[in-house]
Amino acid sequence: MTDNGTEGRGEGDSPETVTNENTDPRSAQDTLPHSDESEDTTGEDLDDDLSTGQGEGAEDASSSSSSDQISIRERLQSQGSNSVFADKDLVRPETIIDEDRIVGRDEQLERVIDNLRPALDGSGLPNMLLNGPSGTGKSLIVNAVCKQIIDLCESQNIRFGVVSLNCERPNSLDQAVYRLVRTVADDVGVEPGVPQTGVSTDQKFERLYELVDSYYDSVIFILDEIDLLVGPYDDNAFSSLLYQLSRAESLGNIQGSVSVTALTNYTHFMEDLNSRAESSFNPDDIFFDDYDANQLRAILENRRDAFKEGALQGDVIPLVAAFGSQTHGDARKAIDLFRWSGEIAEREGSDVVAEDHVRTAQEKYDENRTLRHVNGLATQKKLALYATAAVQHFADDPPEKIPAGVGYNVYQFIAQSIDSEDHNRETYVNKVTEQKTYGILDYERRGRGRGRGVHMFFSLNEDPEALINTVEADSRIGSIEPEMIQSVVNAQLRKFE
Ligand SMILES: Nc1ncnc2c1ncn2[C@@H]1O[C@H](COP(=O)(O)OP(=O)(O)OP(=O)(O)O)[C@@H](O)[C@H]1O
Repeated sequence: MTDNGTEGRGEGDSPETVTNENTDPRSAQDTLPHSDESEDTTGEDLDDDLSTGQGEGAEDASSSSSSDQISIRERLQSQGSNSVFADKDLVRPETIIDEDRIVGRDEQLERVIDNLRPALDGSGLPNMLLNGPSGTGKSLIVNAVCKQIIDLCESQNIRFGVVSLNCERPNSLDQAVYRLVRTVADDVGVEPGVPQTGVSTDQKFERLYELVDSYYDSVIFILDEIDLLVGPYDDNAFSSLLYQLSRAESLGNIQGSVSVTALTNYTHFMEDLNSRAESSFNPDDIFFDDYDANQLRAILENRRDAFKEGALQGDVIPLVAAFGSQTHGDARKAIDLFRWSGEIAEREGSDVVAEDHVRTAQEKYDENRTLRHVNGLATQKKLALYATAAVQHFADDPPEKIPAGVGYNVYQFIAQSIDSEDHNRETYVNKVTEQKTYGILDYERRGRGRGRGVHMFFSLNEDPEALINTVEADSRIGSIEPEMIQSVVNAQLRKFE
């Protein structure tokens, strides 16, 4: 039924397993048909803690410790027999579903098919940018097409390589290239041939090209969450990676055809590319828009058989779809909620999933949403959001709405204090306004009276203190004295008045 050949990421966490770590609920797959990573964090479900055997008596996990205590074995067995699930993999976002379960997306599917068809006759492959909010099917569509191309190529003795990288993981260009080397090496069953440290990034690129050239006739690099590839001293590591990979074919570093396909949620991504990358990357831009409640409903209906027959009460799917469409029509969220609802039902010993289980799952999701989202942001976005929240948090007289100009000056001060590159005002504003998609804030432009121009203002939908604490816990910003930030905020607000 399903090809669950990919690893997971943090997104599969059940609501109770979310911690103050980077558990941004986004998904991707590494190389098809297998993965290259070992740090698998997915699949932690609500019932996992029942089987860990922690605490007293854990060492004697296979037998009953006393007559009135239910053994771990019995609990495991009873959990299985009570399960509301028939095929739980179908409601894990990382599972690559069969194409007959894909709902809509005909236009995007067509474009990706047209672009990758040349792999079948060895002609040139274009670069692509798959752009759209989280959970709108970008990974699903490109991987579904690649899966078919791999099969077709195999039958014609053509070697088509699918080399995927989730750019959220590596912390530098160097690490990203090393991971690509490792992914190809694993796929073709050879040693990476370069050490992780001690050699230059150029040497790693050379090894990557050598492997690709030796083992593939054509290749697609799928770079998921491309905008998150930033290094500690290089906010533009994503540009460097796109620049190098997209030139590899024309420079003759790779003889076969190459498609560099980048996936991002960030609508202004191309504006952040440096000019070198912009001129060499040049992708076919394919947009993935939000799902509405009806589409989410259809997506869930197509996975109804994840549950045992009769285990879903009538209102469950419409309610999960309605919750899923509340933010921005994220299919991953809807699928997570669907699974969590089932897990909550199981926990309560119920053999049917009811509306109440869905509501409990949604409450737990909301509790952790902001934390997960902010933790998963790239450093520069965190910085921009932090500076904006700081205006409200540190002001002696907090403004109802945060003037973008004030936020930008605070942003510059913070970036310089921690030796981070500071971007221009437009980029700061873009990074902050993007957070509207995730419900973190709203913005508006309004005049300040005659002759005083039109200004952009932000209003936070989240507690500024919670945002500040989350970013501080996860970055160098925490090292700046709060009094310093406070005095900059108040001085800038006075200047604005
Ligand atoms: N049109 C669809 N039909 C069926 N399932 C879908 C559809 N779109 C998305 N899904 C499911 O939703 C989940 C998230 O999709 P996917 O990983 O492709 O999103 P994405 O746009 O790549 O998100 P992100 O940008 O966060 O990585 C997956 O489990 C996928 O199978």
